[in-house]
Amino acid sequence: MTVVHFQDVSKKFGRTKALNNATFSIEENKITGLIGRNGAGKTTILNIISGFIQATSEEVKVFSEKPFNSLLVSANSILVDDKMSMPSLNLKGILIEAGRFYEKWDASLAQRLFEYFSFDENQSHDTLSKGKKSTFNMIIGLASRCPLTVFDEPTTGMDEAVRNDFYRALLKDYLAHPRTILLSSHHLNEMEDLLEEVLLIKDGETHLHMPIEDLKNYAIAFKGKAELVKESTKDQSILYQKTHGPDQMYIVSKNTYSEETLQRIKRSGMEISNVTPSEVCVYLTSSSKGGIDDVFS
Ligand SMILES: Nc1ncnc2c1ncn2[C@@H]1O[C@H](COP(=O)(O)OP(=O)(O)OP(=O)(O)O)[C@@H](O)[C@H]1O
Repeated sequence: MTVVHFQDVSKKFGRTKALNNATFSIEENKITGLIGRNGAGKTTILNIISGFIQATSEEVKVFSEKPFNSLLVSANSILVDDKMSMPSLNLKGILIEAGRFYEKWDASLAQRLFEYFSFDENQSHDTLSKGKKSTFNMIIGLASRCPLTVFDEPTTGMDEAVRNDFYRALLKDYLAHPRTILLSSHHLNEMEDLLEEVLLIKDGETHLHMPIEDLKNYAIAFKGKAELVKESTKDQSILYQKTHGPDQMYIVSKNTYSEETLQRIKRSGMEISNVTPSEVCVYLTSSSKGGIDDVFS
């Protein structure tokens, strides 16, 4: 079943075009990573899906309904972000309220996570540190067990150990209770083992949407004598290239090579290496303005 469907969705904020004909579908019970540079349009997409804002021109369906002001969507989804509005209660009170609101709330899981992360029942939400706030919000997101669970930059401020715990808790709970999870992040490298699909957004458009396993084979890197590297990658779609010394080159190209061709290239003396999904996304969304070094040259 399709849970989220976007067809040519655009969103303008005044003169700023945040989304430009974004088109994609997300199927039920998958974990999808929403990846993109700063300002690409990720938060805008998540806010539209959650029914918090309306697209300027749209064909948006969530659970087959237009999400804006939809009771069905708000009852079946949660958006976890750093702007989550919490009732003015202490943390214990918030957990109790969340238990009343979310039909599938797992109070025992919430309590166990609450204790594991050493929260104080009497503390108020707005006095939590940045990382602790993200951790508490994550507990609400996991324990709510909403059929559509949306996390916008959930690990903001979390230290590395907590981030790892978060990914592990998310995976364990998802495996035990499959649901549709959408997760925006800048840390694709940390989430590779968690995700089933990657949705890459560039300048408000859907740039790529594919299983993470396919993304692992999307590109390939060649390093060696410049003329050989260029010859091996001619007619290919080049994602990135860099010269090394006077006659050495490193080129990342789309991987359309057969195993036989790669073996032949290797025998000619070139180094061939894999390109991680995270690197692919960086190359595909890199700025056309050159690198940061150019600013200082
Ligand atoms: N309320 C708003 N008013 C005006 N412009 C906005 C508003 N919300 C978003 N934008 C603009 O829309 C574009 C997309 O923003 P969005 O927050 O969706 O990007 P993002 O991919 O989530 O970025 P980041 O990774 O930095 O959080 C940006 O140019 C942003 O400045």
